[in-house]
Amino acid sequence: MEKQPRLLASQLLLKNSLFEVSLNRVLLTWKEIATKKKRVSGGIHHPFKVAGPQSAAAALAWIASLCRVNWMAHNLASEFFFMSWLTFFITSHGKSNGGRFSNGSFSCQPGTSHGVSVSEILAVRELDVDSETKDDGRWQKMPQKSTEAYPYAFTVSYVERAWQHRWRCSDVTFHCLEGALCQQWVQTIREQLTALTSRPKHLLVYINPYGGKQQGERIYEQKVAPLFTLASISTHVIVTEHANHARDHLRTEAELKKYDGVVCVGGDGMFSEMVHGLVSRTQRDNGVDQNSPEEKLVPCTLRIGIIPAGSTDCICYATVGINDPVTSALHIIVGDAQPMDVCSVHHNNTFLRYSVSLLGYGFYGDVLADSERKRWMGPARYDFSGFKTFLTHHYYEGTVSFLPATDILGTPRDKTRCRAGCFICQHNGQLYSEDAPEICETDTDVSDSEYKGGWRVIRGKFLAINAASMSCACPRSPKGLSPAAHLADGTTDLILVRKCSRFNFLRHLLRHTSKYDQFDMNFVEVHRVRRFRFTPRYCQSDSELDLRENGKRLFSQICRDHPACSCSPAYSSWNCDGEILPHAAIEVGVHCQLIKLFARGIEEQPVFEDLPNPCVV
Ligand SMILES: Nc1ncnc2c1ncn2[C@@H]1O[C@H](COP(=O)(O)OP(=O)(O)OP(=O)(O)O)[C@@H](O)[C@H]1O
Repeated sequence: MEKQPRLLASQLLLKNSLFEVSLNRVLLTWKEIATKKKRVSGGIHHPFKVAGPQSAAAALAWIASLCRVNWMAHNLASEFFFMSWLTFFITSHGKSNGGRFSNGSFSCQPGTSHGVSVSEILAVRELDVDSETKDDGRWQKMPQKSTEAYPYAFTVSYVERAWQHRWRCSDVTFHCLEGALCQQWVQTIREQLTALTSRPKHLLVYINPYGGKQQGERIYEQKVAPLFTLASISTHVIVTEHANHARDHLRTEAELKKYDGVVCVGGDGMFSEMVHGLVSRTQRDNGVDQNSPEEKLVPCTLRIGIIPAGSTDCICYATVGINDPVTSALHIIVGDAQPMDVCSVHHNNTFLRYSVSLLGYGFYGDVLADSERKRWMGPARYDFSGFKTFLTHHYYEGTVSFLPATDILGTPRDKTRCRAGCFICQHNGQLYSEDAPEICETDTDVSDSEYKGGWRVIRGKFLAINAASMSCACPRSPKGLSPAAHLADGTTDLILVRKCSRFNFLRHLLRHTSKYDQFDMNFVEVHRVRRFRFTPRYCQSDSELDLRENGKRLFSQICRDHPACSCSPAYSSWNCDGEILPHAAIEVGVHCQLIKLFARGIEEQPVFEDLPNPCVV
């Protein structure tokens, strides 16, 4: 790392011990000065949880790894009870994390030297040492000696990494001999924070009071608002009054120029509202017609923050690694930016919906459609509908045509995973922004599998057709539908599960929870694509669509060419991020990095022994 010039360096008192405190543009470090009698008075308790004795950290890491082993063992055991995880296809699309102890990244020899990245300092403020001070969450009186000798103090609030991708706000208070020195420190740190232009200053916040356990307002007021105040972020808060309130407000009324970002407090449904509102508004403001599937959409400039307060919070899992409101608030404050691809779904040149995680036809569409009719059953409906749909074993005939993603890095069978600062997303994102190839038309007269003008066409009988724009991993399926899918590489992984026996389909489903490759089966194929279309073998009439959209069953449906049952349906529905689309024939285009989130992707968690040593940074 390039050596940064020092901005300030002083000997300051911290908890009755003298520290050499140093600041450059990148790091704030403090190192205990070795003296014969180390402590000025009284005992010292360490300001950082993760910087405790190494044995304690190692013990925690060991406990965490045990949890991980237990988790995996549980998953393997659950292979025999496959219904327990089938629900993830309709309820969750997030990523789980490894359950490993996280680094903290700023401690070398525990108890002596520490560092925090300037980009992760949240705030700095002068402290009145005569009054009571707050530290480590407990109120305590300043020790008399330090107050007398070092009567001026300032507190730095910063991000501390905890277990399982959690972030916490920690404070460290330094005491100075002179008031001028104290002010110099506060001013210099503030100047560095002001120079961080990616940090938001004004946010528009939407709270869904009915999401998840209906705790949205409480979560925001108690956990998030105080952090925004600490970081001097001003907010305009709207508590939604009905479904699509946030979407419509964003699309039409919101004065977006006044804000540096929009935040939703809720679950995946609220996030979807934000995406639809913001993307539609951006296209309208730029004169882009959303209805045309070939249209290149204009990326949104405002970032979206998610304060998780829903039932599943899968997008939060996928982009942060945990559904924790404080962690998400801190990612917003430090001004993180995670680009994300968005798929636009069309039917007959009409825009239907945007999708960021899963589009599923056949099995996954049927599970969702059935479970929606059984809402009265509560969460158990997912298990019930999953089991029922599996037994029904419907397949659907049709033609899938897709434009393979060429010249890109990465394949759906890679062992690497999309993580914070993903190189593949950066590389492919640049590739697609530079030269977006024109889409060639394909013929409709196709054989079983062939290429037409760059498009590949596959006709067949499918149990499931899935497009995973992210891995769709979650605690119930740690690998996800497509483990190597990327958040922002401009592609989606198209998974085709052809007609096979129930036993083989079960084997395929169970592989999502085991270490085996779910694509390594002769009836499963996976393609990384930029666009795709599906056309059912028989055209859906408008009246059929009307009936389905109205939620009515089509009893009069004629079984066409279906050997198993004389009344099995010819069409399934699409499961679009947990919402039902009644149209079977759709066209989907991936819009590379169309939106940005206040997140950074899931951070790799180095084992404790591999920690960087901030003393030598
Ligand atoms: N004031 C409101 N009254 C009724 N519904 C609302 C209101 N505000 C938002 N909604 C709708 O509630 C739906 C569900 O909300 P949300 O996604 O926040 O929670 P959830 O469904 O419990 O979580 P998840 O989507 O993660 O499972 C959203 O689709 C949204 O459109």
